[in-house]
Amino acid sequence: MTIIDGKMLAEKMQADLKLKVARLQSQGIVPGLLVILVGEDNASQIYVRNKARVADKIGIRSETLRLAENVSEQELLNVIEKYNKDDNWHGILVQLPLPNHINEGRILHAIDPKKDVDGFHSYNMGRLMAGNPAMVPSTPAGIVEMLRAYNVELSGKRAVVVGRSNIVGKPMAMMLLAENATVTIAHSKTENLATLTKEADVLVVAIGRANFVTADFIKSGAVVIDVGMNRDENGKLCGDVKFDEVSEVASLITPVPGGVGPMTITMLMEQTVEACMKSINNMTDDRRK
Ligand SMILES: Nc1nc2c(c(=O)[nH]1)N[C@@H](CN(C=O)c1ccc(C(=O)N[C@@H](CCC(=O)O)C(=O)O)cc1)CN2
Repeated sequence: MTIIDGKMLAEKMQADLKLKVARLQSQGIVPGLLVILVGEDNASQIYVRNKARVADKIGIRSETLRLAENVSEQELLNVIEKYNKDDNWHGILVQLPLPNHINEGRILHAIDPKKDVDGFHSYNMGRLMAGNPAMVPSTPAGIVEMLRAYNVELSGKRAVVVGRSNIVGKPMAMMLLAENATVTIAHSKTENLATLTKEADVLVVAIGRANFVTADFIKSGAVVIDVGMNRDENGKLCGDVKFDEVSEVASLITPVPGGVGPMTITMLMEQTVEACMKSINNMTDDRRK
């Protein structure tokens, strides 16, 4: 069994991105990422701090706009509108989850799809679905990168995604389909889940239940990707997969922490650089017209 080292892969990708950004900087161009955080959620505060740290490391200019928990939906929409119009910011993201009084779909839909570095806007979701992706969600994109880096064959293989969220499960299924895997989406209401997951050559688990997937869910030699981020009964960070026993059966497995998480932030940075480069090309094209 091999442990997929997401941290190491993320660091390598960040080093490559740093060189790309340095080339842009030498032309006077600095990619800009605006992160909007609403409220005081502890985990979200850690994630946005990590995004700012990685952006800084790569040379991306980032700013975190902190809004009060009770900010109105309209105020948040106004902020997004302001930054949509500001050419200094190539990427805009709103950290999730949002407080209950704010309609998440309406907020994500307000972000200019060209600046939607999270890939959550329905335009970008639609492009992914149509097989013509533009901006894509970072977590599944990071998983595809990991599978590539570890030479996991996907074409013709049976992939099962456990979880149907818009930010992981659904886009993950589309990306695996694009790699010619035969994909099944399962979820909390799926009957005989273990029977289904036992058929998977590649199993992606994003169900949000600590240590839920045990060895008897796994086909011998399967590749197991754990997207979970939970606390166990002792408050220790753990995934959705019971690592100790599943690693006895799997051929490749991601740990938590140090697996999918670091790749999520790295792919976000890659999309920010990409958004910046596209905006320059568009400006150049506009001048040519
Ligand atoms: N606007 C967004 N909101 C959320 C996203 C997202 O992609 N965009 N995903 C998650 C949170 N998230 C990024 O925002 C995220 C979660 C976890 C990690 C990570 O690196 N985890 C580490 C462990 C961290 C720890 O010690 O607590 C790991 O797995 O090694 C990165 C990003 C929901 N919201």
